[in-house]
Amino acid sequence: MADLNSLPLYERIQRKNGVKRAVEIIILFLLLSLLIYRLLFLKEHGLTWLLALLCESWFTFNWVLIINSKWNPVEYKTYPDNLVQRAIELPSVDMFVTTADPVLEPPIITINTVISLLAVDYPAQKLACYVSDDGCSLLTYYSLSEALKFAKLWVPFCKKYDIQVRAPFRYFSNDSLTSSTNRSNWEFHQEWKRMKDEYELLCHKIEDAAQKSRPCEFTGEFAEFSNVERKNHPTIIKVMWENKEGLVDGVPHLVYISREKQHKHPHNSKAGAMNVLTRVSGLMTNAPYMLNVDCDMFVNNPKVVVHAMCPLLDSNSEKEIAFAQFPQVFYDGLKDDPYGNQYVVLCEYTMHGISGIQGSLYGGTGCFHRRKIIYGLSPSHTVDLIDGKLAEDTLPEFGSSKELIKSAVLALKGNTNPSNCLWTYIRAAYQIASCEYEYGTSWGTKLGWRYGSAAEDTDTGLMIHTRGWRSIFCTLDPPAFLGCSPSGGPTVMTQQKRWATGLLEILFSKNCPIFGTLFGKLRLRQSLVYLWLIFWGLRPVPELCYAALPAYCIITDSFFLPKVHEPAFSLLVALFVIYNLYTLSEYLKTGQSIRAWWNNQRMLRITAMNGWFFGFLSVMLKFLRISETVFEVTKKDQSNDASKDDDDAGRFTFDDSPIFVPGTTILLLHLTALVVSLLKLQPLAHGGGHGAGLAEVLCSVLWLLCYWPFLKGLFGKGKHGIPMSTICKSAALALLLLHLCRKITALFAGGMGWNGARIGTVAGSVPD
Ligand SMILES: O=c1ccn([C@@H]2O[C@H](COP(=O)(O)OP(=O)(O)O[C@H]3O[C@H](CO)[C@@H](O)[C@H](O)[C@H]3O)[C@@H](O)[C@H]2O)c(=O)[nH]1
Ligand SMILES: [Mn+2]
Repeated sequence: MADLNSLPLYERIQRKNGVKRAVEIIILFLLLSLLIYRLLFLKEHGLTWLLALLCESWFTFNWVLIINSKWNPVEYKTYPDNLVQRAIELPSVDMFVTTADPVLEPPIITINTVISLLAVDYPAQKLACYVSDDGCSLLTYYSLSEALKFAKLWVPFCKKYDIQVRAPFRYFSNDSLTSSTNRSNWEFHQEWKRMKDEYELLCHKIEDAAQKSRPCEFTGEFAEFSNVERKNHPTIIKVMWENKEGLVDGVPHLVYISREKQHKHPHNSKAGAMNVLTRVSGLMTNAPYMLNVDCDMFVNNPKVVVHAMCPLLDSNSEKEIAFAQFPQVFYDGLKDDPYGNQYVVLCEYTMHGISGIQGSLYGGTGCFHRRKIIYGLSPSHTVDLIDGKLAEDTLPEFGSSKELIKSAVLALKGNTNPSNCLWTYIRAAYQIASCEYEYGTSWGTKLGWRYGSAAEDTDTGLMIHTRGWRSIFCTLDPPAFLGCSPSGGPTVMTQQKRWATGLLEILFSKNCPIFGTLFGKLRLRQSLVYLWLIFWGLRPVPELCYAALPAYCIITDSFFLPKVHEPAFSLLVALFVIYNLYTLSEYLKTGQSIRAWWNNQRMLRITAMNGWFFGFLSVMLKFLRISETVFEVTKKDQSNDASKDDDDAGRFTFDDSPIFVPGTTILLLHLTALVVSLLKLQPLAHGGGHGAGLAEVLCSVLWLLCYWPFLKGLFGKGKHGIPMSTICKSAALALLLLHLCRKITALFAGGMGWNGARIGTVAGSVPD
């Protein structure tokens, strides 16, 4: 027995990265040399030089933050078989799915996620699935109720034949029959066919319902949905299915929740939905662990729950580890990642690096939390504390529901009594899902998901790390969850804008990671990781300045980069070459193409100057109290193979949103600059300039290559073209900037120049 107990549940493996570190340090050294060079000659140059120095200082600082994040990569291996060997009893897990809009998030996607959760390989009597619908949509509820019928056939089928992919849309889209190990089994064939027919029927029903203005009659269980408005409606909670007999192989409980909404009460977007899910599940099943996924993240590895339990159930981890996060991996990604949002390299190097510090950031989906930590527990709170003082102190913060407080006491003490009669708590559940319940409580501040940022995931993870908890990043093969990454310029930019907004909201709040280190238990290096992430939101400022520099210099016939014959020029070239080879090697090592590398480098520029810039603006407007920030839900595309092979699939698309104005303006400026340089016009030069050199022109060409999708967009039609209104606005802005250039040159006429290269952040070569 003693031997069995020593079997590890998980292992932490330090990765070797000596060569990588060496290259990172060389790049840092080159960056610092460049800064010194700038400082030495600052006096001889003017404003441009100073601006370049400031931008490059920022890039260097950012580089230090990046090195910090990647320095100690760590991997976790989990051994679920040892859980069985050690006869460790598996705990209950409550699984949450959030959906908010039946149009942007088609119910067929949501129900596939739900079905895949209901079918995981885990004792069914220990699972409950809660779906939060912020859209209060009859269509979503109707689809769920149909999906439940299907699940009752599907779950036994998956378990019987050990099906690997349990989201039916994915399972049937692959060659699942011929690739199955059961293919020679006649019975399997029959059942497979039946499942396929049933699934198709389900899809038809949902499609039909979606076509109609009213998916079904408002009678029976659907009656509550008559006369509801999305943003103004009473709570609707439906216990759709109870696994009453507690069958190990049955279908887990399924509960639908649409929390109350009223115009006058803020709903706090996803964080608000998560807190209602936490409370209602606390009443009904009160599982000690909670898994949350976005509506588009289906379970791709049916063993995920047991894997997650390995690090969480380890005897030491109780006092240390708050949550286990699985990476966001995407299915049906477009070839060569044209939108730069598959994040393969980020996950492989940065996320594993962060894993070696205080632990993975919370990514908002695919994460297993301990309930008691979501209820505000710190590592230092011992059981006695919970029994006595802590309980008395914190319980009023849970609000006025006695039932909830009772369940919270149990959860904090670590003993829960999963109930098999969910209906018992329905009254109390309606109370705690109401708009007014949270007033005067600590929900959204100390308890649950934190409010105030559109990146509630980062914010909540930060709160947990600041209390001193660690976390774990688990990668599985096949990946634990798969989701869809947005495609199309407008959707991608909107998502990035929200992230930048949310991150800046954290930076400018009292939850800023710097305070977390000074006054809390956030480790210094972890704090730097958070800063690296949060600074995405500030990056558009240096990024835009630096992009404008070469164009400005060419037009005014000044310079901001060293001349070819100067020794500093080789410094720049070295930096440029080494940095790009370094990033390229990361893409090649993770099995991606050169084209994917280039697309990612390019998208970084485009995202920073458009999406993040608007995020930056929206936070500024919030501070000036001109407008509030909003959580705009990302549109989920229903992928199909036809669109994947489509040549146009990866082509950048536009709409008339002002979000594309900054990028178009920069593009027009560079086009002007290159024309000026070709025709040797230099209209704004006052004769005193030192002459723009080759470096500035190359830089400008590089920008043009990065903005190739925009350049094509100038001439494109329909969604592939930049709308005329955007072009006009950008042209006006570009003219205004040119006018400003003239003013500035006039002011500083004589000795000035601007210098610096797209070091550290610009890619080179391979045009689109
Ligand atoms: O008022 C709202 C808004 C959103 N959601 C849900 O929140 C999830 C995430 O929203 P989505 O638009 O898909 O955002 P993404 O950009 O894809 O999400 C990333 O970024 C978010 C933070 O900005 C995190 O919450 C997510 O987990 C993370 O995947 C979805 O399930 C939505 O249904 C709600 O429940 N209520
Ligand atoms: Mn998403």
